[in-house]
Amino acid sequence: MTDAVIQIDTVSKKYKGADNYSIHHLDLDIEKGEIYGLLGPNGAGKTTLISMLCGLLKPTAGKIKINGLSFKENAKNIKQAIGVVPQEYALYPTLSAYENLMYFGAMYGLSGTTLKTKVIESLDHLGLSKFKNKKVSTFSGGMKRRVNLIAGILHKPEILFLDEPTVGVDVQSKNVIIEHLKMLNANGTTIVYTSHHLNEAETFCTQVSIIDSGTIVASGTPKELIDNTNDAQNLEDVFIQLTGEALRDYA
Ligand SMILES: Nc1ncnc2c1ncn2[C@@H]1O[C@H](COP(=O)(O)OP(=O)(O)OP(=O)(O)O)[C@@H](O)[C@H]1O
Repeated sequence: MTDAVIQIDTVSKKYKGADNYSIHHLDLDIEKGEIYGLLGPNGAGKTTLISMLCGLLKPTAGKIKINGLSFKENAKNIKQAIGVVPQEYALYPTLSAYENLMYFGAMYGLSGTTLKTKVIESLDHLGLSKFKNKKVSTFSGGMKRRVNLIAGILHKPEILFLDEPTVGVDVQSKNVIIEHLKMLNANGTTIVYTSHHLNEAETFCTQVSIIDSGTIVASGTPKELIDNTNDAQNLEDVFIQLTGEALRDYA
């Protein structure tokens, strides 16, 4: 009996008109309570995979189950159980941080005092109270990333998917985001995230998979991967040995 809250069974994705598969025959189970890192070079398929896990993209073949349910039959139940923090900002630039979050909270079915309290508390936890009535268009990248994160977690999801939540932010914002995610995880949220920050993933993740050309090339705890790779001192050494030095430009 598996304790997996996410089951990925021989999943493939080929975009319309594309010559190659972006994800190919990928199998993976993610257990409840993990902080799971999906790591890989540019174009490896991380965004494609995480987009399928949160129901934004349909697999070309294979099955995905979240809490034992499939999107085809139980999209509504799954959507209530998951939170999604996309790479692109989902925010309305001309609305304030507070207005944006009231809107996103309402979309998740929250309302009244519960919603207001949650929004105000979250802005406070992520260091944004002072700016709550300012338009998001005036925010720095790090501030936008923090609002983007709050938008995905207001409804207290059991499982949280984040696509590069710390990309393009300074170390201060990064620390606030990572500490907040650790707190959510300590309170029971399973986290799945993609990142290019291997140092960050090494200390943050309980499990990682390294993905290249649409398939998993290694999985385990960061320590297992480092211990099992010759001469590797850290996850970056493992990553380079498994994925090589070649540039991964694509268009
Ligand atoms: N909408 C699309 N249509 C066609 N091909 C796509 C589309 N989106 C992504 N791809 C292709 O799928 C492959 C995987 O892309 P994906 O964005 O999932 O990789 P990634 O690992 O997230 O990369 P990055 O680290 O650069 O964000 C790439 O070859 C990319 O060109």
